[in-house]
Amino acid sequence: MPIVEDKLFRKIKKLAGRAIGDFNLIEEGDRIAVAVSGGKDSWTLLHILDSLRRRAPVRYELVAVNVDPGFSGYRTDIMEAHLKEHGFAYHMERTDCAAIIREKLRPGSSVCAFCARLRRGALYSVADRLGCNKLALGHHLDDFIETLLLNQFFVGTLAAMSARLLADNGRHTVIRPLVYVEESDVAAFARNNDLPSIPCGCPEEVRTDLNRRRMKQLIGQLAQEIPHLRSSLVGALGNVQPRHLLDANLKDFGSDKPG
Ligand SMILES: Nc1ncnc2c1ncn2[C@@H]1O[C@H](COP(=O)(O)OP(=O)(O)OP(=O)(O)O)[C@@H](O)[C@H]1O
Repeated sequence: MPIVEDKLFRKIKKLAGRAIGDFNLIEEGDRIAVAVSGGKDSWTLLHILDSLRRRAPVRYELVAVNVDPGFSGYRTDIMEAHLKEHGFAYHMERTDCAAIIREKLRPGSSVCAFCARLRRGALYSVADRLGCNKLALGHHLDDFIETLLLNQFFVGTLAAMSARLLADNGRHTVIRPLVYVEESDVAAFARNNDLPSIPCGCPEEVRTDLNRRRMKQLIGQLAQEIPHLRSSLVGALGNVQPRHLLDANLKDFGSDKPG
């Protein structure tokens, strides 16, 4: 089924285009590995980047990349059928993350966080093999602000995610073009276009990320009273005032007396 190029599609495309411009996410000659999980966010990302590419002033290539962690029941066949149907270049990487998790996970630590770390390593290595200089992830505006609150509530740091970040290995640039797109729009886009929703097959999936769900609920409740809450929170990430914070690395707390 072709993607419906309606008002919502144009809205998401415009917001992704704005993020690409604001944070210099895509440059001439880029070869971008688009990480697709089979969920709504990364499907949306892939379709939007593909549509933007057709009329972009710069030339860039996309390769959809999936990492199969190896949990039974992960329907990568459905994913492949969708990628083929839409004519995407793609690569499916089968890994043994599930076995590593079973063997190495420390009691009490999060399966999702451990899995995400292993997956990220696999994505970098596939990106290298495919000659991709960038890795695009499907995080959207709500992911950014939930992370911002999670870090403040549970970690004690003022941080969220970056829309563009050079990976620790110094070789890949991670980009997040959906930073300005709200989850509700992504969900509606996926619904309208019947994008397949493929769970990763992990038996722990439903039980994890409880705190993130609490942040999502909290933001949802507050947004009923404060309609611009989401855009204000994401706006705050781009409007930092170090003079009004307490970080001695950002501000000199020495004497103000002259001499
Ligand atoms: N198995 C995977 N293979 C490739 N990329 C993945 C995989 N799982 C997650 N990703 C990438 O990491 C991003 C964030 O992953 P997360 O697990 O938080 O998924 P999510 O927010 O539910 O997104 P989605 O709806 O795309 O699954 C995804 O949007 C996708 O780009």
